[in-house]
Amino acid sequence: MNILDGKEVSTKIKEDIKVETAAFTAASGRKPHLVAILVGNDGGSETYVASKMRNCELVGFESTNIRYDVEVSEAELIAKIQEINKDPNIDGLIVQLPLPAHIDPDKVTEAIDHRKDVDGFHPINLGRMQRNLPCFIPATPYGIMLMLAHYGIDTAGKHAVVVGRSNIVGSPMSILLARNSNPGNCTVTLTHSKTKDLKTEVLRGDIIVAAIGKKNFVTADMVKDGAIVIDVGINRENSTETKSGFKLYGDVDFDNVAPKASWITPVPGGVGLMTIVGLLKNTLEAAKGTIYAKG
Ligand SMILES: Nc1nc2c(c(=O)[nH]1)N[C@@H](CN(C=O)c1ccc(C(=O)N[C@@H](CCC(=O)O)C(=O)O)cc1)CN2
Repeated sequence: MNILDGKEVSTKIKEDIKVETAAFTAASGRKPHLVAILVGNDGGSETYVASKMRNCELVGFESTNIRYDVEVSEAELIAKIQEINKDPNIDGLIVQLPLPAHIDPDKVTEAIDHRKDVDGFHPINLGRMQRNLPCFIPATPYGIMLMLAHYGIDTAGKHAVVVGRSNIVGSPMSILLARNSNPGNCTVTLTHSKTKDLKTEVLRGDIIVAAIGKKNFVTADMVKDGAIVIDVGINRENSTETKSGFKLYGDVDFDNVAPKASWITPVPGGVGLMTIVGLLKNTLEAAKGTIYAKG
């Protein structure tokens, strides 16, 4: 069994981003600028946004975190997004998910100018991704593809089984793995809560992407020998064992699945760290105007 090490790969790619950013800043006289909007005080979201801000600084970006109380109205949030859309000094804009129940995430996503949508969630970016056109790719699937490329994993012709059909991971992941690209060229099965006999489907996977949001959901009896296992889960549970007061679990029962896998991502230290890399790469592209021309 080999580990797909998110720490090692993300560190290496961030070094490359840092060098590219320095060249961009020297040539343009400005830093790429990311704005992250955070609504409420969900513990996980606070951690992820703080990490995004920290990593922006690390690679030489400017970053701004705009915070709203959990009670903020959808209209106020969208008005802020429209203001940022018009600001030429801001290259990328993300709204951290999940949002409180009274705010429609689809309306918020569609309010973001697709040219600043460095999360890659806007329907224009998703549609362009499906057609293999230049676009911002959702950060987590982008990070996973970068990780597969880093380790030179040959995915062509393999059967990939994606567990979970979310807009931000499962659905885009299934498109990227099926695309005529490298990594890609997989035969893909996209499974979800209504899939019949899920275990039989997952057992067919040469590649398994678990993005269902349930602790230890994928067990050893669902995984064939030699499978490549990508765990997108970040399930937090309170714990007295750790200094932080919580413990993270993936969607895969790592201890029992790892001995059967050829490659596997750990949690923490796997896909989560690559999500940040996907976001940084999109933000740099937004600043350079290589996907959508500036102006
Ligand atoms: N607007 C967005 N919201 C959300 C996204 C997203 O891509 N855009 N994805 C997830 C959360 N997420 C990014 O925002 C994210 C998750 C995990 C990590 C990460 O670094 N995980 C570390 C552990 C960190 C910890 O201690 O908790 C790891 O796995 O090693 C980064 C980003 C939902 N919302």
